[in-house]
Amino acid sequence: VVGGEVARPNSWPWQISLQYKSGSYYYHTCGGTLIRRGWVMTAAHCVDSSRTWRVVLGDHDINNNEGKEQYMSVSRVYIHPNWNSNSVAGGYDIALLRLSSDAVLNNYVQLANLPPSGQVLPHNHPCYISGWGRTQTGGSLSAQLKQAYLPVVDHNTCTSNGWWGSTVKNTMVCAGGASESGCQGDSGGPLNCSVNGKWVVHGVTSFVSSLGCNTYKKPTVFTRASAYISWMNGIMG
Ligand SMILES: CC(C)c1ccc(NC(=O)[C@@H]2CCCN2C(=O)[C@H](CCCC[NH3+])NC(=O)C(F)(F)F)cc1
Repeated sequence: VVGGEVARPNSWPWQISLQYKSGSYYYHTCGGTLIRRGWVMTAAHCVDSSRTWRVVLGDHDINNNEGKEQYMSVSRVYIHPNWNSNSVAGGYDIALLRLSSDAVLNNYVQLANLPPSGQVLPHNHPCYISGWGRTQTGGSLSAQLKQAYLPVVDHNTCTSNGWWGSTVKNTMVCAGGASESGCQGDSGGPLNCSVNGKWVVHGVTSFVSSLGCNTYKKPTVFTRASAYISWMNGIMG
């Protein structure tokens, strides 16, 4: 997350850290959202490669064990069948991870609310991105979970000239301005939007400009969760 601030610990209790094993250590690579006790929603591009994954729930500082974490292994990865790893612009950048055991819900670990199928938020609707991604273009990951205010940029604006144009499809959500954005390592994490006084996860962090994370007229682009509700329900049962 470029800009914004360190989140109050566990204030986004559905945020997870997706980590892969290398040697005898695990490394943070992406975010994700706990949507059922045994299921995590993340980005397809996060799980393109076959690795040994683990999901960390209830985390704040990913470099220190603070005693609230739950470490879960992943029993199966479901990547959207239409995902094409050669083109993030094609959309379908969404995947589900089946956890090997159910999460224990508590003050640090809670399920996210998902939007109703098809719901599209209007321009400037208030949302926050959260994640452990780079804090600057080319910078390092954040040890502590960060958040940034990223109001929705409507489809008309986001697809206009000088903005993303036809790279952005209507199965995506754009959010943010020029100073705040997602960045590498935030992929797969939630776009948390306030709807009728409740937090609803409307986006899965997908891409930013290859020119830089917080690039003018290139707001962060999210997979629109409401476009994939029936696919997810079909998988989770
Ligand atoms: C033109 C379109 C196809 C296109 C749009 C944006 C990009 N962006 C990028 O490549 C930048 C630079 C590093 C990773 N990255 C990204 O945007 C990656 C997703 C890459 C998927 C493709 N392998 N996502 C993120 O960094 C983010 F923001 F979600 F945390 C690349 C191509």
